[in-house]
Amino acid sequence: MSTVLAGYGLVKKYGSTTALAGVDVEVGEGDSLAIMGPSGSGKSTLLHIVAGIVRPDGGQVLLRGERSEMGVPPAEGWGRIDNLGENRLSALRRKRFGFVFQSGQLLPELPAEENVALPLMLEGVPRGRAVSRARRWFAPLGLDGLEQRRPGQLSGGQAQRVAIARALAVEPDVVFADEPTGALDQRTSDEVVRLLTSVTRDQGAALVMVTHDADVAAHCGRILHVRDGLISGHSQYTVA
Ligand SMILES: Nc1ncnc2c1ncn2[C@@H]1O[C@H](COP(=O)(O)OP(=O)(O)OP(=O)(O)O)[C@@H](O)[C@H]1O
Repeated sequence: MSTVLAGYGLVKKYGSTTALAGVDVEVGEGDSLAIMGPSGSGKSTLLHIVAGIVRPDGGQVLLRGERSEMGVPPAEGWGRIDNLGENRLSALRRKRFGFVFQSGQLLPELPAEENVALPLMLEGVPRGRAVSRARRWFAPLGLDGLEQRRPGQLSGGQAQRVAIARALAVEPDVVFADEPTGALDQRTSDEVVRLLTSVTRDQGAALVMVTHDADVAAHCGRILHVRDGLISGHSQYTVA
C-alpha cells in the first residue's frame, strides 16, 4: 500500500470528554477504510481530524505531497497538515480532498451538473469547462440523463450519487464519507456504496468512510474498529 494520508498518536478532548485517546491510522492510494464503532466512540472525530476539519490536541496528520508550513518536513515528500494556517488548510481540503455526507449537501437551486461542477468553479475553472468536466461523471455513476435535474427532483440514492460525483470532480487524493448511506434504504445503500468504493478506487483515490452499518463497511478493503476513542481492532478483506 502506497500511503497517502496518515495520522499518528491522535488525541482530541472536549472538556472532560476524551473523544480520541491516541489513534494511528494510514490510508493508501486506491485503499478503502471503514471506521466502525458504537455511538460516541470517536468515529466522526477521527474522520474530521484526518480530513483537516478539526484540529487534534495531540499527534500529527501527514499528507504526501505537501510542504510543511514551518520547520523540516517529517519525511521527504510529506507534510504535516494539522498545524497549517486556516487559509492553506481550506485550500488543501478543496484541492486534495472530496467529501460525501449523509444528505443535504447539494444546493437545491442548482441543476445536478452545476452541483458537481461547483468545486471546480471554486478552484477557478471557468463555468463552461467545469460543467463539461462535471458531466463526465454522470455515466460512471449511473446518472445519465439526470444532468439538468435539481436535487428536489432526484431520489435519495440519485442525490447521493450526484454528491459522490461532486466529491470526485476535483480528482482528489482522498474521499471522506461520513455515514454516506445513513438516509438510504438497504438496497439503495448497497448500490451507492458499491459505486462509491469502485469509482474512488478506479480513480486511484483513497476512501475513508464512517459507518455503523456492517454491510456497508464490508465493501471496504479494511475496517478500523473504534471504541472509547481507541482502536479496538482491525479487519481486512481480501476483495475490496
Ligand atoms: N464539538 C464537540 N463538542 C463537545 N463534545 C464533542 C464534540 N464532538 C464530539 N464530542 C464528543 O466526543 C465523543 C466522540 O464523538 P464522535 O462524534 O466522534 O463519535 P461517533 O463515534 O462519531 O458517534 P456517532 O456514531 O453517534 O456519530 C462523544 O462523547 C461526543 O459527545
